[in-house]
Amino acid sequence: MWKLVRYAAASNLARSRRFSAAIPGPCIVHKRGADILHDPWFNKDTGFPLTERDRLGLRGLLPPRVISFEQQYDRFMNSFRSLENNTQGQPDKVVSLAKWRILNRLHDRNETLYYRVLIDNIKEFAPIIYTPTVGLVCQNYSGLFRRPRGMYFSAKDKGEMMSMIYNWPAHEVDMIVLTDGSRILGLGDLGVQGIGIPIGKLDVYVAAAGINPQRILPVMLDVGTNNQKLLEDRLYLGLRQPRLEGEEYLSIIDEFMEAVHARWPKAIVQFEDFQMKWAFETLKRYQKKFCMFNDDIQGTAGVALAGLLGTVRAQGRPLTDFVNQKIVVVGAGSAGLGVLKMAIQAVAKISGCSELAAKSQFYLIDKDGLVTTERNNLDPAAAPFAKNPRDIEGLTEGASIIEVVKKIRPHVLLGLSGVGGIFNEEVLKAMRESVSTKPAIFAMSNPTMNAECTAIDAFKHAGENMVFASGSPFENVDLGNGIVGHVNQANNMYLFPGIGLGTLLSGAHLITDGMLQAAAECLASYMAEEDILKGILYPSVDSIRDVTAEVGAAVLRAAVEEELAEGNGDVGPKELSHMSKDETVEYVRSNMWYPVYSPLVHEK
Ligand SMILES: NC(=O)C1=CN([C@@H]2O[C@H](COP(=O)(O)OP(=O)(O)OC[C@H]3O[C@@H](n4cnc5c(N)ncnc54)[C@H](O)[C@@H]3O)[C@@H](O)[C@H]2O)C=CC1
Ligand SMILES: CC(=O)C(=O)O
Ligand SMILES: [Mg+2]
Repeated sequence: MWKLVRYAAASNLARSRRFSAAIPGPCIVHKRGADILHDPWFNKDTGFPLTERDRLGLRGLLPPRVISFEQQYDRFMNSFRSLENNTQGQPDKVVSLAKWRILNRLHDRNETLYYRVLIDNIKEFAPIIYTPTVGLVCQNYSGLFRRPRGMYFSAKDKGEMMSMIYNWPAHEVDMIVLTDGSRILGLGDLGVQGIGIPIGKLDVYVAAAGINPQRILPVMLDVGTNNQKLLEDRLYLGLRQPRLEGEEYLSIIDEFMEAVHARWPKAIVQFEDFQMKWAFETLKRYQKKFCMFNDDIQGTAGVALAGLLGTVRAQGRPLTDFVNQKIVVVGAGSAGLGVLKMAIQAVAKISGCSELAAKSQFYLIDKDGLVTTERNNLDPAAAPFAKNPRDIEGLTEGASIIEVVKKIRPHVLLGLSGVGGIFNEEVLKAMRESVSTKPAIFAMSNPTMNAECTAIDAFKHAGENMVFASGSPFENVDLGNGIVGHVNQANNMYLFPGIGLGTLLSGAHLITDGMLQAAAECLASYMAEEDILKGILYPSVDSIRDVTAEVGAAVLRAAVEEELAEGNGDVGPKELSHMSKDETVEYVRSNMWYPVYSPLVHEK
């Protein structure tokens, strides 16, 4: 059923035409009768044509009338709208979870219809299957659990993973998202309940990159939890033990990575929401050995860099002026440090200076304030970004956010701290004194309640002539007189799908800094000047398939340039290297899976 269907044409056609797109090729199914109805990969519910019902032993197992895909789609959307009406006035959490449940039930029943409604309504549904609602789902996962999705490897499975990996029913897997649940969004250690994040990220992969959902695998590596509340919760579904540490921990991840590599040597593993120490350690350990990347460190860095370059253009200045921008990063975790590293590399590249010199415009603040070389027990990961007290006249070790903002008057204040509201009224008002003609505030922490400030507060206190971006979606802000304060969503969802798809199609066995940089540069140049000048730094989530095609092509071309591309399927490295830029984009686009019902053919 999951033949590759060209998306390019479909994406631009009117909805009615999309439903009557070219007849897809047949799909072989090894099941019959009720087993097909209970398999969401093959199930079409009332959409099975009569001939197919005959062929597959379905006659009598369904009501007689055949309902078209389009009618099924409309029926689902009507149910969704009714749910919206019926839950009006109820608390946000109740409404969000109700919306998640109705989508999740469809996901469990009929994947084709689920992904079609997701793709067609991605802007509306992303906040339900991804941030912020996915955070709420993770917090309540043990209670919400009905059916498993993905795979669970636990500390108790040591020595068994090589055989366990063969329990996964699909023969091929292209994309794995892996977490140990230790830092789920800004919500901390959620143990096994963090599985919601790989599931949500992979839904975005299918929707944005058209990765075939039969070839994705969400994975939870349960090594225990240090969340006391969960350990005491009798319904908690994970291991009731403290997290493994040190070599014991690493040996579990090593075993998992070896098992994956043995069964699917070309599968890409995206590390997601690991606490900082393991995020950096595992990246260092595996990036030259396996096809993997860390989304929080590397994906976030690229999205933030694209946004930071956008803020330079929004001021009407040339990109070369990036070297003069004063940027304060609040949060010295995996995300904040990843952003700093990539931004400093960009400054060094643009100015031709050393990375040491490029650091002078960047300031790093963590929970203990401004990070300087005078800090006791300075974290080695943050050390390269620590300020020498000689270079920060008027500021001292541990200076607060407000002290730093008042003194430095930065062009950009960027939060990746996970702490809701720390860009308070005083801090935001201080940004009015920024040296920039168009100051920028990035409140990138997720989910919504963990954002460093809200969009409304940012425009209210920091001024209307400001650029705003947040990690989770906020509504645009009405500034009166027909003026709109634009809200950007600075989220790694603009990059990770393209990084995955581009790597997959290139056939590269590693993901290099060059490939990641190409992804960031592609996103940075995606927006037209007139939008950027209005403070619109990123495209609408509605066009995420288009963005992903461009980013995927950029990643693929970088892999070709680095001579890492080994090709995929019938398209070898030579063909890839002969493709023009536009042809590469078209090639990537044409390999995006798109949900349509394929005729099912039974084979024993
Ligand atoms: N928008 C996006 O695409 C992404 C957003 N994030 C978000 O960024 C946040 C942080 O993620 P990680 O860096 O992985 O977490 P982390 O736990 O590794 O780091 C958090 C950092 O924030 C600092 N911090 C804590 N309290 C603070 C305070 N009161 N003032 C200043 N700094 C404080 C900590 O010292 C630490 O350095 C999370 O909320 C996550 O959801 C992460 C990745 C991507
Ligand atoms: C977006 C994301 O990856 C995070 O908040 O962790
Ligand atoms: Mg993450």
